[in-house]
Amino acid sequence: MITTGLLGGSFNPAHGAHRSVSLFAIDALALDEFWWLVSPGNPLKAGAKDMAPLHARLASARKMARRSTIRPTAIERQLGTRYTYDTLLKLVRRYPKRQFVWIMGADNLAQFHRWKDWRKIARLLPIAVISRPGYDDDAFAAPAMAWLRRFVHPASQRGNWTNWSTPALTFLRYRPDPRSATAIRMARPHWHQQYDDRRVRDAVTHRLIGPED
Ligand SMILES: Nc1ncnc2c1ncn2[C@@H]1O[C@H](COP(=O)(O)OP(=O)(O)OP(=O)(O)O)[C@@H](O)[C@H]1O
Ligand SMILES: O=C(O)c1ccc[n+]([C@@H]2O[C@H](COP(=O)([O-])O)[C@@H](O)[C@H]2O)c1
Repeated sequence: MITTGLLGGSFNPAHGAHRSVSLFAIDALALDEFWWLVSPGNPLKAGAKDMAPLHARLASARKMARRSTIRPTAIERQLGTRYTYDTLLKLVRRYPKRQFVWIMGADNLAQFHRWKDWRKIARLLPIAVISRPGYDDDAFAAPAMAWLRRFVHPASQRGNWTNWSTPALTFLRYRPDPRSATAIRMARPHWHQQYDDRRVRDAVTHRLIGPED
């Protein structure tokens, strides 16, 4: 089995914390691969005016992942999915030789109960939640935790995650990293203009290909 971490996100734009939490998760869970799923559109952010086009967000992810083993993808565009459960179901079926783990920051756990089929997501694959400054208390008290709490594995057992039966959830403590895409957009609202060149757009669009086995 190829152990593969999945980090879904808007990446609007990708930033250093995406990279550092990913490298941390690769190490903490001894992952063979790590894919970023750059979302065509987070269902809970539909209509967000400051959402840059997918090609710009994917280009920023490629830049941020340079010289690392992280593989930025627009696999949801390929699969025609938008909801995470639909994506994960297709990935699990399409890649039977892979063992996936869903990675998310504590802010996502706080909202997890609003995701479509979130219990089914937890039944499909293990979940690792990475601490994020300002969100850890909310995550522990998250509505979804009322159900997920009984499936929590202590971080000390994380080396054994491939043997966990699902649902399974673990918390990965990480040095607080305050970086966020919101802060970047506030400082540089036009960050995506650097990717507006037609050649860049076409190059990225033509490479909207997910990892292949
Ligand atoms: N500083 C961070 N610490 C821990 N996890 C993070 C951090 N930044 C992003 N993540 C996680 O990375 C994934 C993708 O995040 P996303 O693309 O939404 O970035 P963001 O900085 O949270 O964006 P925004 O500020 O626009 O909400 C999510 O699971 C998120 O929790
Ligand atoms: O499936 C859902 O209902 C759902 C609702 C909200 C967010 N998500 C996913 O959560 C991931 C993080 O999104 P974001 O915008 O916070 O970076 C990304 O992969 C989204 O597609 C998924």
